[in-house]
Amino acid sequence: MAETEQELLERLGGPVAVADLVKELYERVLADPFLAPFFENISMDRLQRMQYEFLVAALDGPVSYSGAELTAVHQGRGITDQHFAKFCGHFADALEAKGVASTDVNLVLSRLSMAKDKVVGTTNTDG
Ligand code: HEM
Repeated sequence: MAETEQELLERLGGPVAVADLVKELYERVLADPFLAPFFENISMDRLQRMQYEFLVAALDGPVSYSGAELTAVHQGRGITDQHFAKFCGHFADALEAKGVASTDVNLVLSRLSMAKDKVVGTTNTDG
């Protein structure tokens, strides 16, 4: 299992490719009117650096995540299931645009889905 993850990160092109991917992801997110408002007045430099660390660490790579706890970062922002799904859709598109195989796209997305409960608010959705 750990070996499979290591191979996955390698297949993606290693940490350097992840940095590139993160850049591509947020270009897509910021170009999406449904998601862009969340990122107004946010330091995108820091966010992309932290997202890079988070992802490499989540893929069992040689980087430790030094950012804030994900629940604390996202709670109270009104992020819904739909926002999360759209964000993941952009992630999948960014991976595909880099030529990542669809089986690997799915593996990465299943890793990301583990963070869903921390990102999507439970107290301030529509109801
Ligand atoms: C699997 C999905 C996601 C992951 C892994 C993730 C991860 C992260 C990370 C690592 C940070 C940086 C924390 C830090 O600066 O210490 C961050 C910040 C942020 N995220 Fe997410 N995120 C996800 C989805 C989303 C979604 C769907 C939204 C909104 C639609 C969102 C909005 C934000 C915002 C606004 C910040 C900046 C907070 C600030 O600097 O004050 N995130 N996220």
